[in-house]
Amino acid sequence: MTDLSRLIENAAASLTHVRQRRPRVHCLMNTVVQKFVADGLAALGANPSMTSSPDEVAAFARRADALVVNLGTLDDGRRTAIRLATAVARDAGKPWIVDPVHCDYSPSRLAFARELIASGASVVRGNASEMDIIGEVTEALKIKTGPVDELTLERHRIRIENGHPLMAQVTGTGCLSGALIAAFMAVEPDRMKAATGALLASGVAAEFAANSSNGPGTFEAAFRDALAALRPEDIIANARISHAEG
Ligand SMILES: Nc1ncnc2c1ncn2[C@@H]1O[C@H](COP(=O)(O)OP(=O)(O)O)[C@@H](O)[C@H]1O
Ligand SMILES: Cc1ncsc1CCOP(=O)(O)O
Ligand SMILES: [Mg+2]
Repeated sequence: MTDLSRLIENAAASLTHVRQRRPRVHCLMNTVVQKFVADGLAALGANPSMTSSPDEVAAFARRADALVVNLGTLDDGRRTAIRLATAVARDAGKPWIVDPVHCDYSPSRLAFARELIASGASVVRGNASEMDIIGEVTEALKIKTGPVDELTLERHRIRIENGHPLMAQVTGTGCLSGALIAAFMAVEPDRMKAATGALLASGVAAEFAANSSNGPGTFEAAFRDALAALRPEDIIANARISHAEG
């Protein structure tokens, strides 16, 4: 079996583990897509929480199996909460992911994203505009999503071709992909395997959803239904991944 086949088999197995274990994913999530991301996590089988209050966030992070740090609607309170939550994750050895939303718009947000990545993030995931400006990423798994998702960890590079253009017409699909990666990291300690599993689940579900959608409005609901209905064998039958050259 090739290592790509093993990655796909592992993705299918991780989907089953997420359904069985219902990992608790604490999301420091932007206010634009909180419900969309919580619903997407729940549809797949994970267990989301969303508070960002500085006086409670450490307790939520301690209780969680993984953490999502999303910079979409950053403010001083959220900066404080993010520092408190990531300190808990670091000290407890919990996996956590940074989504540097719109870091290409704001130098202060870019600096904060870089600070977080350097402070021990397991993964950083963003779109092309965000990942092309983020700078050097040495320890974290670096993921640039888009029509083809590119996953890079040291010299190991994977490309995932699954997904659908309708995903780009629904706000929150990137934020949700980060949250799904966190859920998979809670059941699969290997970051490359976990992220591949999450992005395959999301991409295959999106392809199924697009078949029964008339546009972004119906796609959003169909995507949630597809995440809930997704079977491990669907991932195995439809995964399109390859090694990246160079
Ligand atoms: N044209 C496309 N074809 C297939 N999948 C896509 C396309 N555009 C985005 N995606 C998928 O949608 C999700 C969001 O990606 P992206 O648009 O890069 O992030 P963001 O929403 O943060 O800008 C990812 O899972 C990605 O794989
Ligand atoms: C539009 C917007 N503005 C601040 S956060 C946000 C949502 C971004 O969601 P995604 O990156 O998943 O499209
Ligand atoms: Mg985004």
